[in-house]
Formats: sequence, C-alpha cells, structure tokens
Amino acid sequence: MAGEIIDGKAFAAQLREKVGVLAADFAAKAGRKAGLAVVLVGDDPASQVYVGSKGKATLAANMASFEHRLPESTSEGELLALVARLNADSTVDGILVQLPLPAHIDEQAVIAAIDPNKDVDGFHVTNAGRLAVGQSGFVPCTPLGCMMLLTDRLGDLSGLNAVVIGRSNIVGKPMAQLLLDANATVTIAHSRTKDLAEVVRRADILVAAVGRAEMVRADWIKPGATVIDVGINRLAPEPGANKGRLVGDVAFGEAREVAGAITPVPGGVGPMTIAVLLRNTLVAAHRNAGIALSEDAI
Ligand SMILES: Nc1nc2c(c(=O)[nH]1)N[C@@H](CN(C=O)c1ccc(C(=O)N[C@@H](CCC(=O)O)C(=O)O)cc1)CN2
Repeated sequence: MAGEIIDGKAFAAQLREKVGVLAADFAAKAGRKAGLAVVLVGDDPASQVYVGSKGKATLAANMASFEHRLPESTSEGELLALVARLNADSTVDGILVQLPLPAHIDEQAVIAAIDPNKDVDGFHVTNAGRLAVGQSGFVPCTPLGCMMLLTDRLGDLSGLNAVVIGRSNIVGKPMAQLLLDANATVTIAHSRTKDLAEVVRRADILVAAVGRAEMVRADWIKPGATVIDVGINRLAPEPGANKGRLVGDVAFGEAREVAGAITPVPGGVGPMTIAVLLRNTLVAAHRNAGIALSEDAI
C-alpha cells in the first residue's frame, strides 16, 4: 500500500490561521501590530517570489509588513546600515534578509548584524548557540516546520532512528539538533558519507536536505519510514515548456511505495517555511512587548 502523503500546505494554512488570530489579539493588547521586515537584495527570480509571498502572508496574518527591495549593486555597508536601522526600529519585531545574497556581500557578516532578538530566521550564531544548549531563542523556520509535521504524524519520537542528509547551518544542523532534543537517535549524513544508501535504510525518520534532485531512491528507504523532503529542485523544461518541474531530493513516486508517509514537493515542507516565519514573528513581538504567549502551543 502506498504511503500517506503529508500535506504540508494544509498544515501550514492551519498554522497561519492560528497565528492570525493570535496576532489580532496581540495588536489589541499592544496597541500596534507585530511587524516583520523582509530585505531582498538583487533580482533572483525565486527570491522575488518568496519575498512577495512573505509580504502577503504577513498582511493576511494581521501583522505589519515592511518590505525593502534593494538593487543588486547595493554594497555590504549599505545593507548593514539598513539592518542597523531595522534593529533600532521599535515597530519591527522580526528581521529577515532573504538568502542567497549577491556574491559581493558576506552573508555571515549580515546575519551577525541582525539583533538576535529580532532574528526570526534563527540564523544568528546566538540563536544557533541557544538551540545547541537548549535555551529559548529562534529556531530556523524550515527545520521547525519539519519537526511540526513529524510530531503531528508520529507523536513521541523517542528512540526512533533519524537520518538527516545535509549539514547546512540553515536546515541540516538545526534539524539534527531538534530531533536530538526530541530524543531520537540522530545520524547526520552528507556527500562524504560512506554507503549512504545503507545508512538511510536504518532510518525510521528520513530528512533529505541535500539539494540534489531525486537522489534518494525507493530501495534506500526502510519500509514504513516517515520521509521529509526539504529539497526544492527545478528540472530542465520538457520540450515545448518554458519551466521545468519542481522535484525534491527524494524520488517521490517510487519512494511513496515503500514509505509509511512522505512529504510531496511542492506542497510539503516549502509552505511550512513561511508559516513558521509568521509564528516566529508573533513570538518575537510578544517577547519584545513583554506580553505573555504560550509559545509551545503554536
Ligand atoms: N532568509 C531566508 N532565506 C531563505 C530561506 C529562509 O528560510 N530564510 N529559505 C529558502 C527560500 N524560502 C523562503 O525564503 C522558501 C522556499 C520555498 C517555499 C515554498 O513554499 N515552496 C513551494 C514551491 C514554490 C514554487 O512553486 O516555486 C513548495 O515547496 O510547495 C517557501 C519559502 C531560501 N532562502
């Protein structure tokens, strides 16, 4: 029997709805809306779409959206100056600088300049450190979204074997940390892992975040495993089409025949990223305004 499809789009819609209700409540209590500033440098087409979606989702969730679209020629100094202004702006609770940045700008320097208490992306080293030692901070949106899908399906993850393919600061490492905090037994695999298929075959939970189209095949997957596919890869267009199909890091059709449950691409993890961004912004606003919020409930 084919595995269940984990509907990230529907889950994300519910989360956005919940955040919207709590954000309206925040505005009534604080006398202002929670505010998210999103900064885009350059004209990367995918980034433009994501930033547009973030702005619309922010407004729909009863929050204020501050969008800053800067030209490709923006210098690192100019971007750092904008980040400093947003840090000092009391109407801005969350700051997100869309990645990737143009090659002439040092991404790490920009992330380091964001006030950790407004770093709703959870990329600042202070927030990475807080996650590593179990303190409350901000957790990167994509791995937190994956965790929400996993706990919704599996409940308690204690003792389960989890394999994360990919070791990026944005997904792989925080994902592994969250799984470890949930008492899973965690392996981080990567491009130099020996006998990757064999390692993956031990996983009750597989998170694929490697950025290689359909790399994980059906015969890598343990029967009944829960598969979370973080990859978003665009294939070359079919003859006559102007855009290629989006696929994940897992060969979905064949993997579904073996897995117990699997996220599709699109419609799986991707939509969770923006929903969790709104959730983190709501949390930031409450913390900044000193208004209580039951953070574990959202
Ligand atoms: N500062 C950040 N930059 C980037 C992040 C991030 O979390 N913070 N993540 C990605 C891009 N991203 C959000 O910014 C993002 C990617 C994908 C989706 C999504 O919903 N994807 C859809 C498919 C969309 C399509 O058709 O192209 C899906 O998977 O269903 C949302 C957000 C890199 N940069």
